[in-house]
Amino acid sequence: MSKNVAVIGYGVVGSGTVELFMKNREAINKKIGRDCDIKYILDLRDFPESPFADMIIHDFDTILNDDEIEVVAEVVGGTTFAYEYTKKLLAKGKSVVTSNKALVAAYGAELLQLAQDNGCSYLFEASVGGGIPIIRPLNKCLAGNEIQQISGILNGTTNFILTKMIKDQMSFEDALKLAQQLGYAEADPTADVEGEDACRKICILGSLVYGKHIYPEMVHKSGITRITLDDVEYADNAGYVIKLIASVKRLEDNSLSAIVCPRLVPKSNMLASVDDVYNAVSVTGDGVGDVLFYGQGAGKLPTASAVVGDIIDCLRHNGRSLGIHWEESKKDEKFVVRYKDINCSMYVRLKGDDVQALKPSISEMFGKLMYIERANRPDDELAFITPNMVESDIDANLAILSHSAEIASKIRMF
Ligand SMILES: NC(=O)C1=CN([C@@H]2O[C@H](COP(=O)(O)OP(=O)(O)OC[C@H]3O[C@@H](n4cnc5c(N)ncnc54)[C@H](OP(=O)(O)O)[C@@H]3O)[C@@H](O)[C@H]2O)C=CC1
Ligand SMILES: N[C@@H](CC=O)C(=O)O
Repeated sequence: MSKNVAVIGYGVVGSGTVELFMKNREAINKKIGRDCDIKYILDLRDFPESPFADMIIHDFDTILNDDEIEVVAEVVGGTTFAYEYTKKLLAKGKSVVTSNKALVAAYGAELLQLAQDNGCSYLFEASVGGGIPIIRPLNKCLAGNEIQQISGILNGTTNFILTKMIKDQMSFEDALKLAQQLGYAEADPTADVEGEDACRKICILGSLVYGKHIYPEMVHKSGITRITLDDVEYADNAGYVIKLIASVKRLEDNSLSAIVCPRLVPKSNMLASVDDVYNAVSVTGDGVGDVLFYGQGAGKLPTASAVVGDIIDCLRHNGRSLGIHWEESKKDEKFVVRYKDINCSMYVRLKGDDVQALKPSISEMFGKLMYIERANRPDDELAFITPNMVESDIDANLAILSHSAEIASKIRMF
């Protein structure tokens, strides 16, 4: 029996990882082909109530200097300790598996290179889509395709909040509180609700398929905090639901468009019925066509499922680097195009005393547009969907309208 696994961070994901591994250990060992076990759990605190309390340690060097440890699950989060620990472990030839998308999005190219140089692996299946297998399928099963685009719902917390707002008329604040209690949200939930978490995830997927590090700073993001129940009602009446969508697309000149923002998704689209903590990722390849991946995007055991899968893969291939790689890039490189230069169509809601009188000017500006309604619409409100235009042109028109009315909402169409 080798006690060759360590877990760093005994929070939501870390405790799930230990629980799942220990529960299925016998079957897991058959899959690995030898007897393996968890030796250490590193955390700041003690967990006297835990059945695994005797494995808790507080000194990172115990793991680093133990030659029996082959694989470490970094499920501590953040880019400070996690970065230092991961570098030291990989430099010693110990494989690291992680759910930490902040770290992969910030330092993925460097850490993958370090793993390759030291004959070990850096795996991060749990970093995107929680329990959904997406990294391995893109890196292996779909490797024969040129991936043309990836888009989807990549944040469980915001999808949970939007579902509660849409289906139960729950307030944003109450839905967020519930998502935090369920262990879905980040330590600082601003990352979820402002689109940063989904941005990190689309950067990881984009880097993987385009072979070059896409930094979150290169990608425009907006979150769900400005969405109101009025917008939800307009969308519903017009046949749409509002979802936070992350996407990356290869353009004809090989540059990329990438963006994270709420969108009005037609109810007929499969993404429209992805609810609660579920995520879905749609991938389009030049051979396979469209493929959809669906499952729980956050939470203790779904995320642990992906972490444990990576641990098993590393233990099966100890001493080998499992071949994920993308090139480093510079943060000021311009291969992701300016989002304002991309064509889109926009839902707009205006507020103002004389807003109805603006209709002729609005029609003149936008040409063919669609006004939408909701029950008991107040007289000082007007909502419409613009035709497909370059976004900066839509903004220029809205800037003119803003002299006469407030631009209460502006949400891209899917
Ligand atoms: N929750 C989820 O559904 C998902 C989370 N993730 C990612 O997984 C990672 C972990 O998330 P989650 O489990 O929710 O976070 P938690 O905050 O629940 O767990 C982190 C644990 O690490 C401990 N810790 C903090 N600093 C150190 C340190 N220096 N050394 C050892 N332990 C430390 C924390 O202790 P203390 O509480 O005392 O600070 C806490 O027990 C994050 O990167 C997150 O983004 C990915 C997918 C899903
Ligand atoms: N906070 C994240 C956790 C999983 O990545 C989310 O809600 O999706």
